Amino acid sequence: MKDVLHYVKRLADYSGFKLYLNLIGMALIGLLDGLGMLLLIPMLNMSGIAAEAGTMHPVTKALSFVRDYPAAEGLLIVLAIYLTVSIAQFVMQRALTVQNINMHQNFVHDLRMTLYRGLLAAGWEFYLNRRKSDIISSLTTEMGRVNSGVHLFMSALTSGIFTVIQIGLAVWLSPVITAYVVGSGLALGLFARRFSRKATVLGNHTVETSQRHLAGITDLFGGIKEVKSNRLERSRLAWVQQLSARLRYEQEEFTRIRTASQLLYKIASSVLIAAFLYLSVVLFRTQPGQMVVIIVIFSRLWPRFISGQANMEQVASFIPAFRNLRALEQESAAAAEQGNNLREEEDVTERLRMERGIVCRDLDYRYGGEESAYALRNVNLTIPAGRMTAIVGRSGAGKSTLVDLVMGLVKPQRGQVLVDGSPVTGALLESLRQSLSYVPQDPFLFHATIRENLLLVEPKATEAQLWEALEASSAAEFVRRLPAGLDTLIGDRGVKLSGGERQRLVLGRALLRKPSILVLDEATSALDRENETNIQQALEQLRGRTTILVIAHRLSTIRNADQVVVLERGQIVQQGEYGRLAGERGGVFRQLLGASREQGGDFSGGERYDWGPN
Ligand SMILES: Nc1ncnc2c1ncn2[C@@H]1O[C@H](COP(=O)(O)OP(=O)(O)OP(=O)(O)O)[C@@H](O)[C@H]1O
Repeated sequence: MKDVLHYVKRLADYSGFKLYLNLIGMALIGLLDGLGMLLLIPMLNMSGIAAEAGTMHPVTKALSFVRDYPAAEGLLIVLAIYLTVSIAQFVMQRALTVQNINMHQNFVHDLRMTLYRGLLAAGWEFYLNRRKSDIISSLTTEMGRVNSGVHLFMSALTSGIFTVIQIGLAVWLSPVITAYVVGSGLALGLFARRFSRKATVLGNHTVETSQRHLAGITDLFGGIKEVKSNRLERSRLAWVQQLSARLRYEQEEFTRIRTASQLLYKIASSVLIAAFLYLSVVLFRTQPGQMVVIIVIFSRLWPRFISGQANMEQVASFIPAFRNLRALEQESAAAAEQGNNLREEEDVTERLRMERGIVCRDLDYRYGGEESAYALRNVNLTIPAGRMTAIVGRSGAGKSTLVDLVMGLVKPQRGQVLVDGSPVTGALLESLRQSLSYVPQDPFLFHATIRENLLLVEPKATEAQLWEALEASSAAEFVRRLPAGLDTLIGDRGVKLSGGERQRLVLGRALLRKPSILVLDEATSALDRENETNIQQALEQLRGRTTILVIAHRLSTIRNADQVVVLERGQIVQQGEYGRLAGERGGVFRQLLGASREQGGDFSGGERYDWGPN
């Protein structure tokens, strides 16, 4: 429950005085409503339906001036007061409902923004161990539950205030009968706690099942091509069927719990009303007018009480969602990258003007805890500014990890990354990222036009600049051939383009930013030789201006690199010029060159080096 209270407190913090105004308004409405009902006593009296005998009720006394008028006029006056009180109550109720929604929507907006800001400001490591679909589930389903949970809680609270006032009036009319009804209600409420506990347990299962569902469908449709081509439809369908049955069962179970508690309340309320009537008439000898009012009060309170109880059961079933969302907020806040708080409207980060270069000093990195293997071990490396550094090595050697460390995406457990001698943290990390373009193996393209995809990184780029970048990445020709040119819609993640076209487009986008540091992680793996040569020439043009870091399996792409760094099991085993490394007999690079040549990946050194056994 403390997670629910945390969000309710946040609602109170966001809303400030509005919330208190709302609660006071609710109390006033409760009073007006009660007053309207009390007016029933003189109305019943004056109309002769239930004449008061003996002592006069205070309300009748207060309206005794009406007795000076003829009966019909007197009744009209009482009815006019009744109508005024009722209309005032309805108008206030509407104003409060509107304000309530306004408060709630502000809360939702703020909650959403805080969460998104936190997630976007969190470092890359935060995402390494999380299922993306769990995050999506939190941002959609769980956030929805938290919002309605807070809403339900607030409704229960306002109902509570209303109830207290109404009970106060009932006490005034007949303390004994009220004590009887309230006592029975509390006993029922205590008994109902077991339903709330059951609802919480079920809520836990539901969160888990819906997370599994979302994760499964994300994978299913992400890999739909593999599903279709490998005839996995049937197995996927079986999986959905199993999960759907689980979802169905949980929903039914929740309805079972809910209806059981409702049934109990309804039966109990009928029994209580019957007993109440009997006791009022036979034992307490209540005045008819007062009795009618008490019946009216309780007949209106019971449904409120029952629905309030049902709301609290629903809130209880949402508790796991509250807990998850809060954990996500706390964990993403704890994983915030230094300086990256995304609070400013505009990005004022200055571009980096790197003079000397990047130095990796004594770097160690492991993905897991102490027991896990080192992905990088004792790495010392200088990446000179304005030059091209190539990182090569077998699959799993640690190339991408090294690049992630250089980009400041992950922090080494030991050692430092320095830019021009300063550690990459805080403002320097921000300006490093601001000046860097990264092209991954599996580039990201939006379901939008080519133009929109390009402008994403450089919103102010002119038409000429767009084409210049596309020319440099060898993409201009195919874009020109498309019927809508730059305005062609490229489909989900660029599905309407070939792998090579996608890579060239993303490379163009990276160049459009005119980065001081360009990082290419297998960025040209899908290109044919002609396009690859063109891109190499374009990269040549950047020499002296841009620091280029390339990861490549196809070694032909790094022929022109100023230095080649060879990684093997997380350690640098060779480093130097392409030609020199290729000549080192027994070296890993030479073995890699041999493998690359066999795969037809190298077309540079075939004649220059001796490929004989090492
Ligand atoms: N998110 C991760 N969690 C745990 N281990 C990881 C993670 N990413 C990589 N590793 C491990 O770290 C080591 C280095 O991986 P890395 O991706 O840096 O290699 P790589 O040289 O880039 O490989 P490839 O050429 O296949 O892309 C590997 O043993 C890999 O299994």
